[in-house]
Amino acid sequence: MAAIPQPSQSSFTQFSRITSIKKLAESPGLTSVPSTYAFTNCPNDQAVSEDPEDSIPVIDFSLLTSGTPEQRSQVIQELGQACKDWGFFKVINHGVPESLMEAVIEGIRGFFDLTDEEKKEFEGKNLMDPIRCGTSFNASMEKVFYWRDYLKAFVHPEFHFPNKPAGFSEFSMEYCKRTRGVARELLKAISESLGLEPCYIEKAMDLEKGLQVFVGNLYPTCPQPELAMGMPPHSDHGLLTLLTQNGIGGFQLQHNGMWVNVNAMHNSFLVNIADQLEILSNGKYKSILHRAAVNKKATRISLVITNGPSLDTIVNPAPELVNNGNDQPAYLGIKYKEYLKCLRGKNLDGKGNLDRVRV
Ligand SMILES: O=C(O)CCC(=O)C(=O)O
Ligand SMILES: [Fe+2]
Repeated sequence: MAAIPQPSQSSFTQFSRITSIKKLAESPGLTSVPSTYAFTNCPNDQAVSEDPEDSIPVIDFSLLTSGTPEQRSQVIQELGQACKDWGFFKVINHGVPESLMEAVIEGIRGFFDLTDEEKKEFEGKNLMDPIRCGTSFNASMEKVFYWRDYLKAFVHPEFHFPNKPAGFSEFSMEYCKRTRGVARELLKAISESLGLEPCYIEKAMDLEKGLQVFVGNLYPTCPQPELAMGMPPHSDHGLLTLLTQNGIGGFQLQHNGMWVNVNAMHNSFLVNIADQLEILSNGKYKSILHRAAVNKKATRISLVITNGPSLDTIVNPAPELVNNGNDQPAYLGIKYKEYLKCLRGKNLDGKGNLDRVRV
């Protein structure tokens, strides 16, 4: 059989607009990454901490909802500590059925297996289009691409979702509803951990109409994982992000200046503080930098749910957290919709978007 030529940078970029890394990764005999995917100072080279992963805080969700008052206040205290020290924690006993998580992950796999023709319908053009799929992060802007395909859908306050493959939308709708419940309960406990009323965040952020975004990420196997990146270091834009994955590691978070590998425990959520919660807490809790590494052995799928304020909410530091109104707030108020618009047409860039509203 004739060898199939590997796409070089020139042939690859000349070919057409890049629509999927999956297709490239599946090219027979691919042994190196095209230069358009190779980072010269690849962040994956940076030291990854030997910190035992088991030092990451674990929150038992069931004790928040059905523990004794003492157990609940103990967990709220642990949660506050986790938010301060890590900006990140694992949530166990959350009540979302594992079979539902798995069905959604398989739905994501099935979505990326659709033909280009079928996926085209869901491409979307603008950041605020309720359904978008594509590759890298902002492929029209980037010089070097990320080894990632994605599907994004706005699932609350209105549910938008691709109608293929069969069953994907139904499972996802249920999953989004369940995870919204978990996020709300965690945000109540986080309010309390900040010394605020339990419903403070819920009310101030208008969670009844809160924007929830579903993100399915696919990271195919990569012949040179040391050169490519799944997703660069970034923080998330909402209040709280819930992530789960298909049993394949790759999520890394920054802690004390070092990158820490996080392999999800069975049937748990990886939860991180996002930018709007940093603003609201006046920097008491910080959004964390995280990234996705790729690997040679197995395709990784992550299922990411971002939970944010309603689009029209102006997010301000809670006056109670600005030294009872005596100090200057550390962040300017900004409408969530505007915050998201600032991300438009940008590369993912650490916490650059948040820096714009820092006083
Ligand atoms: O796939 C991952 O591990 C990270 C994904 C992520 O950070 C995101 O989609 O915002
Ligand atoms: Fe993220």
